[in-house]
Amino acid sequence: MSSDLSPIDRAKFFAARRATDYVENGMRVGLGTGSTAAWLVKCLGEMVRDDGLNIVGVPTSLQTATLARDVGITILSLDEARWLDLTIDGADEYDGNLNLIKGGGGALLQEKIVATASERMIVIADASKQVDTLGAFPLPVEVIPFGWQTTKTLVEEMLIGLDVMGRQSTLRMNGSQPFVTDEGNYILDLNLRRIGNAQQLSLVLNQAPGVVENGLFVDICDAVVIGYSNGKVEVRDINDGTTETGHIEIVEKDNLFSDISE
Ligand SMILES: O=C(CO)[C@H](O)[C@H](O)COP(=O)(O)O
Repeated sequence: MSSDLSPIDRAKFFAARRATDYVENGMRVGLGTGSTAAWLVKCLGEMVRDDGLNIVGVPTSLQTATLARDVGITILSLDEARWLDLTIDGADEYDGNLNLIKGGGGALLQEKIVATASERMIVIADASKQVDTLGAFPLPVEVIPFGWQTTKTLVEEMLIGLDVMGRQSTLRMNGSQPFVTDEGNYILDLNLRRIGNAQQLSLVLNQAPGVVENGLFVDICDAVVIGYSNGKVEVRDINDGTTETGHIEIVEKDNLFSDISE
């Protein structure tokens, strides 16, 4: 591995590398979006190229689709694949029940559809994403552009009486223009600070006309692989309640993605 990587990137890489252990020949695999998921896609690309791994990937964004193609992974749309064996994706926050906040990269809609269509979802993350209670990370809510300011006001009003600490939302920007998702929508980032009941909040938000989806993933994630910069990896499985700790050793070789052994 390149020694230029920051500790956080090393941690993300190790999480991604460990998660490839769950990928088997013949699987249809949902490919997440973001910097941690990008490591996964690169590791899988290497396994396709060097080890003859035979998988199809279903990307959760245009960005991931481009990367997957570049590293030689055969990709299908979700409509072509229909159901997936496994999705591996990053997260902005995960709590002790493996409920998540996602959408920091703006791909929450496709990510949620793909994860829900999967037999199993595994989150890969560094330890900084772990929280006791969700909500410090602003919750992304995807809304259609038509009437977004009305939707914003409505969403803030719908939060009254719910178990959250803040109600302010901001339109996500890309320079001077609104950030536009792959589906052509906008994103409101909700500064809730603390989310007491993620399931209730998710249901309420999705009732607002104009809201397409929110970044809360409740009861979707099965396991989290947590990477540390020193090569330590921890796997927590919510279904069987196990936690497994291991270590990935680095062996110096030329290729950035071929230099890992466990
Ligand atoms: O939900 C996401 C994109 O919509 C990402 O998975 C999330 O933002 C984590 O990103 P990163 O791995 O870069 O920290």
